[in-house]
Amino acid sequence: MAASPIFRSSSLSPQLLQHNSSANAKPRGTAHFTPIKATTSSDPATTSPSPAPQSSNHLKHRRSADENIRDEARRHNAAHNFSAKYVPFNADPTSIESYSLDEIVYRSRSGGLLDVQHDMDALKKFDGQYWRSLFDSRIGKTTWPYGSGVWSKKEWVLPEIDSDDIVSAFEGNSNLFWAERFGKQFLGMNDLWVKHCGISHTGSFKDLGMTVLVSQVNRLRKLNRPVVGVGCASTGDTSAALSAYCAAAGIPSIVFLPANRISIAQLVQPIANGAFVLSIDTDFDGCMQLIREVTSELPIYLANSLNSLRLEGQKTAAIEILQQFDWEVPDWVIVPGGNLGNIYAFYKGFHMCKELGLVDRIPRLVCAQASNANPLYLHYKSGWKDFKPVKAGTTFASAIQIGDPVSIDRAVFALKNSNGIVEEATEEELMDAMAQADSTGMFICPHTGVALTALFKLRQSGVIRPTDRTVVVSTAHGLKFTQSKVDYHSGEIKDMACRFANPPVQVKADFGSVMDVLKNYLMSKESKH
Ligand SMILES: Cc1ncc(COP(=O)(O)O)c(C=O)c1O
Ligand SMILES: N[C@@H](CCOP(=O)(O)O)C(=O)O
Repeated sequence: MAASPIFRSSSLSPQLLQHNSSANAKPRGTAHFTPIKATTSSDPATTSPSPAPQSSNHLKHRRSADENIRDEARRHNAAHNFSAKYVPFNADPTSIESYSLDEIVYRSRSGGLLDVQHDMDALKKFDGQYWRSLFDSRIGKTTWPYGSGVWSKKEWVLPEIDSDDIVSAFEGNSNLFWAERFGKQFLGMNDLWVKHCGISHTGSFKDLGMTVLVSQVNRLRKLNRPVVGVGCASTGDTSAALSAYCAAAGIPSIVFLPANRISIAQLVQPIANGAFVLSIDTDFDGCMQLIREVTSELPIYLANSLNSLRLEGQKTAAIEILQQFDWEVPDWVIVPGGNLGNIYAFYKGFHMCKELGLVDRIPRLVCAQASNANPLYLHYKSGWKDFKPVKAGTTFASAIQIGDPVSIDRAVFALKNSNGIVEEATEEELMDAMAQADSTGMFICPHTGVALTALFKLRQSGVIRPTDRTVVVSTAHGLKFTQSKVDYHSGEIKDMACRFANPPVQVKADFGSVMDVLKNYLMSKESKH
C-alpha cells in the first residue's frame, strides 16, 4: 500500500519562492506585478506533520469549546511535497517557462494562455486507490477545509496554500440527479443524470473556481503583494461568486456588467454583497476587453477564467462526478459553453483522474452553445480551421452570450483530446428543453436547456445510445432566470410557439367556477391516463 503523503516532511517547494523574471514580459491587457520574496508563519513547511491521513476519519474527538474549525485544522496541518506552478498552456515539452502561483501573471511570455501544472511525479507516488480512498473519506464532513467539494481535493488544487488562508463556503458536493422521468419520457434513456452545479452558494458553478481564486488572493495579500481589489467582467454568475467570496474575506471586489443584459437576480447579488458595480453600455466581450486593460494598469487582480487558477477549482466537478458513480466513468458529459473555461476544466479533472490511476478512461465531452452565440460551434463545423469570433446575439441563455471566448484554445484542446462534439441550440429549442425538464420536476436555467438540446440532437442522430450513461451539467440555478420562464409560460415570446407553456388559469372567486375548471382539468388528465 502506498504511504500517506503526510508522513513525509519536506521543505517548501522552491518554485513557491522563486521569482521568474520572464513574467515581466508584458503583453497588452495583462498584469505582471513584481512579487516580494516572503514567507509566512503559515507556510506548509513550517508546520509539523500529523500522524494520520488528512481525512477527517482520524478526528475522533470533538474540538474544545474555545476552538473553531480553522483552529482545529491548524493543529492538524501537515507537511508534504506537492506543488504546482503556472506554465504556458499546451507548451512545447522542451519549454522551461514557468511562474510561481504567488506571481501575478495571466499570460505567457508570448501572450498565450497559462495552465496550472501540478508536480505529477509527486502525486504519482500514491496510487489511484490511495487517492480514491482519501477523497471519499472527506465527503460530507465539516473538517476545515475538506468539507468543501473543492478543498476535499486540495492536493490536486492548490497544494501549497495554508488551510488558514482558504476562503470557502463549503461549495461543491453538488447533487448528481438521476433524471429518471425526463430520460424515459423524452429520450428513451434509463441512465441519464444531471449534475446540479448551480445548487451552490451563489447559484452557479462559478463558486468552485472562485473559492480557489479568492483564497489565493487572500494569501497574496498576506504576503503583501500589490492586490487592492479583485475584478471581473461578467454575464452575471462570475460577478455573483466573486462578490460573495470577496465579501466573506473582506476583500474589495469590482465587477463590470453589460448593462441590461443580465437577470435581476444576478444583478442584485454583487450589489447586496457590497461589490463596486459598474454597469457598462456594451456587451460581455466589451466588458472583458475593458477589465483586461484595467487590470494591467491598476492593482486589481483578474478573476475571470482567463486566470487559470479558477479552472483548478472548476475541474473538481469532474472528479466529483466520478466519485459519485463510485469511480465508474460515464460515457458522455455535456457542458454548456460561453467563455469556454469550464469545458477545459472538466477535461482536466477527468484527465488527471486517468493519469493518476483513479479511472482507466475519460468520458466523451460535448460542448453546447446557443445558436445566437456560437463561435465554437462554427469553428468545430469548419473542421477546426481558423477561429473567428462572432458578435453575440441576444439569447435567453444570457450567461453564455459571448462571441469572443478567452479560452477558445483550451476548449479546442479539451474537445480534440476527448473525441468531443460541439452542438448548438436555437432559442426555441433551448426554451422548450428547459420547460420539458421543469415539467419532470427540475427547475433548470436556460443554459442547461442548451445542454439538453444537444442531448436531444445527439440522441436523434443515434450518436448517444439509449443505454449510454450520460451526464448533463446544469450550470446555474433556475431561480436566477425566472423572467425567462415567466415569458415562456405566458406564451409571450415573439415567433416562439412555447409548446410546453403552462400558464395559470384565471378564475372567478366562486365555488361553481372553481369546480368547473377543476372538473375540466381532471377529465383531461383522465383521458390521458
Ligand atoms: C450559467 C452558466 N452556464 C455556462 C457558462 C459557460 O461557462 P464557460 O464560460 O466556462 O464556458 C456560464 C458562464 O460563462 C454560465 O454563467
Ligand atoms: N458566464 C460568465 C462569463 C465569464 O466567464 P468566466 O468564467 O471567464 O469568468 C459569467 O457569469 O460572468
